[in-house]
Amino acid sequence: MRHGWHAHNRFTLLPESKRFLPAMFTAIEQAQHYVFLELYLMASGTLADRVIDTLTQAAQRGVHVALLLDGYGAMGLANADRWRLHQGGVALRFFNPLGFHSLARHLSRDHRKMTLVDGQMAYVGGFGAVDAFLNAWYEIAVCAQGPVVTDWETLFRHLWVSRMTRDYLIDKPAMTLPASRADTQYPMGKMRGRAMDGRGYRYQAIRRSLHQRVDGTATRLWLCTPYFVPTFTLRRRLARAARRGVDVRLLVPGGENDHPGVRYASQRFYHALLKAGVRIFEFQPSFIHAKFVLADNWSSIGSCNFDHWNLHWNLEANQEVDDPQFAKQVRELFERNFATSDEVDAAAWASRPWPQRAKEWLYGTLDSLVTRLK
Ligand SMILES: O=P(O)(O)OC[C@H](O)CO
Repeated sequence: MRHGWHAHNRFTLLPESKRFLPAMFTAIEQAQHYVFLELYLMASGTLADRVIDTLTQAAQRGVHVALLLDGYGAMGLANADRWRLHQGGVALRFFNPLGFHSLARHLSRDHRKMTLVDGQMAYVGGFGAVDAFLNAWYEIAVCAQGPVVTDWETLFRHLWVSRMTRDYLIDKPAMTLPASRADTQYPMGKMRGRAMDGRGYRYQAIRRSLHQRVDGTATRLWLCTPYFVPTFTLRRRLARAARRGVDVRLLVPGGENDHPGVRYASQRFYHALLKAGVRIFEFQPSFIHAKFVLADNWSSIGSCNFDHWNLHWNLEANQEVDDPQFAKQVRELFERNFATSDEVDAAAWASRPWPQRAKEWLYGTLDSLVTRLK
């Protein structure tokens, strides 16, 4: 897809599920024509029940509802719930279900998260339909309105009919999606934005976009990711930016996280980054699962953890915004989160105890092995 910038959008930053979940549910409840929902994670539970009820109610009133789930990420969705969706009139498809394929094919996952309504709005973020997003994990989303919504629809429509997706009823062809109601000329606001995607090592626009921003930023580069296991080139770029005087900060999980091994693997990079002048903040209130970046007036919010794994294997999609007012909101959000984080002190880190170092080595070695999988 061509990643063109569109002017005249409106972007609403929705920090935390208490803001983005009600907004998304209301948008689906008010849908008149179609709802396209694409998720990596969906597992049976309270939130999935709410999603299923809302989608089936929309379908019952004549709205076209298409749900595209990753075949691995949705393994926790019970058969009964899949049946409820199907019976309720929701067209359900899975990206790359597990089967007799090569390892490389299994590793390619649809990690994107988007909710598209009537061609009028696109909700994009790091969310999934699992109960952790109700109140345990810290997550954010952005609501896009305006011409950029067309590109979000294009992303969804392409994958819906991809040869990598299968219908819930295996022998059934994909439901033909209704004609788009998005309008590329529709002026909703004054903000520039583009839908940015990546398809692992096959198509790396999302990686290139971040690299360009890291290299070109003049003031700050603040990056939040739950899994900070970046490539060597990204680490080198971050260090280089810090050395030339850019305010480079990382916001990463503290003790609350869902994969402690990944945290140890990421901590093995702290020493070199701290030495280069990068500031590292470990979030304390809960597990921070959000993925967002700020560089001058540019920000990017979405599915991409900017780790080696995501960039090499997954389908990813982020909303990029180039707007000073929106950047100010993102900056204030970062600042609120830095205030509830512990900053890693370089001197204290240099004298951390050996069991910590041993874990960094162990999980770092495992991470290096995993990243060599092809
Ligand atoms: O892949 P993410 O970033 O959506 O996170 C998923 C969680 O790691 C599941 O444990």
